Amino acid sequence: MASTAPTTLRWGIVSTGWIASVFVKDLLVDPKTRDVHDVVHKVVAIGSRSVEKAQEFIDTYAAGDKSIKAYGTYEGVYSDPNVDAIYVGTPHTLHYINARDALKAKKAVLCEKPVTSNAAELRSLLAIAKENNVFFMEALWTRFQPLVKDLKKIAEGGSLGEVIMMQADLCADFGVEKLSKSHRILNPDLGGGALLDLGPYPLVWAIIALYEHPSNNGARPSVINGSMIKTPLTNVDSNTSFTLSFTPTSSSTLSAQANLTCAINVRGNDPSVTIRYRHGTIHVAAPPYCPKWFKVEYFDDKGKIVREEKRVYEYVGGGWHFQADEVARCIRDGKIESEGWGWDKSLLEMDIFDEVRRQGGYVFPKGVEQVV
Ligand SMILES: NC(=O)C1=CN([C@@H]2O[C@H](COP(=O)(O)OP(=O)(O)OC[C@H]3O[C@@H](n4cnc5c(N)ncnc54)[C@H](OP(=O)(O)O)[C@@H]3O)[C@@H](O)[C@H]2O)C=CC1
Ligand SMILES: O=C1OC[C@@H](O)[C@H](O)[C@H]1O
Repeated sequence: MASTAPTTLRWGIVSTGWIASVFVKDLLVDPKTRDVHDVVHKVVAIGSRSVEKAQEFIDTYAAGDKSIKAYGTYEGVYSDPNVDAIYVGTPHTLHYINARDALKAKKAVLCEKPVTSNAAELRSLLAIAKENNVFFMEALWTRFQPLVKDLKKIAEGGSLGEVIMMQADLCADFGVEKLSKSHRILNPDLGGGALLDLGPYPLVWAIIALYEHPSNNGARPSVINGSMIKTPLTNVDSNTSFTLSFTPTSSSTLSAQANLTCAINVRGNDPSVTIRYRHGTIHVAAPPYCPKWFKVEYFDDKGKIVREEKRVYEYVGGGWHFQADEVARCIRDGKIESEGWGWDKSLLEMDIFDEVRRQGGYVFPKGVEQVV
């Protein structure tokens, strides 16, 4: 039987920090190890503000592969004719400018979370992607973990009844007392604080469990309540809690609430996500960005657990490659938007973050937001 050759996606990487390093390591993992046979990835260019750093990155993470080009500017990557897709791994508040410039060069873009500093910047980027007919996606990698597909099948299959409440938490102890104030987690010029860095993960679970639930029919939450505590170090949020209430509309029957928390100065919970249905509960392991197991408890009429099921997941690599496979398939199929993490979800995220920052009094320093 004739086999079809896999589609190769050629990546250009913008920045050489921590996330760029783990993403590239994952791109270099053989997709067959995760039972992917239709797409493969090739790293062809690394862009940094320093060409020496770009070369050092290639030497360290790609075994000095001579076929990878090192650029001392990000523009070099945008204009490289061998690059199909650009991965933006700079700090939050630079995402807009980097993604905008890549899209204007007609390159597909996978942009780190949070996709932009605010919703206005994102709306501008989406208009540019549309105008240039190029693919754009926020790197919300969790949504593409194999666990999510299975969890959704159970959650939406009906055996657990309606979804009522959920909690999701991502706390991480960055040791802020000892951290430099210029570090991206504390620096307001780089969008520091818990909400923008950690908030996407509790939120992605609310989007998976509630927003995407068939009974919600794509409705947005009717009420968003947010509360922030700021660190006196730099006045960015150290702890943030936000609640989303989904209430029935003319086209949706969902009546459910998500309680979401994040903090930069305390360690997280395990399990980190609890989704509560009329007839059972789903618990998702920590960390919520790449959980390796989930557990389902089924209740009888009195709330007693009558059955439990646990599913465990293992794969080679860090888990960032699943989103890369999605990008490759979308581009191969001529799409400019992913169905799994579409533009509507990034827009909902940024609208919620704008509102939580408004309620919490988190204002970016002047000049940080490129579009207001
Ligand atoms: N999906 C995930 O699991 C994760 C996502 N992230 C996201 O990735 C982004 C980057 O985080 P992370 O890799 O931890 O950050 P790092 O500080 O480790 O790296 C950021 C890189 O961006 C480049 N850069 C360009 N301008 C600046 C600037 N003014 N200040 C600092 N760096 C700059 C630098 O590369 P160069 O000098 O080569 O140009 C730097 O190495 C964030 O938006 C974060 O939310 C982070 C961690 C995990
Ligand atoms: O995306 C992320 O996931 C893990 C966190 O520790 C990190 O700060 C964040 O950017």
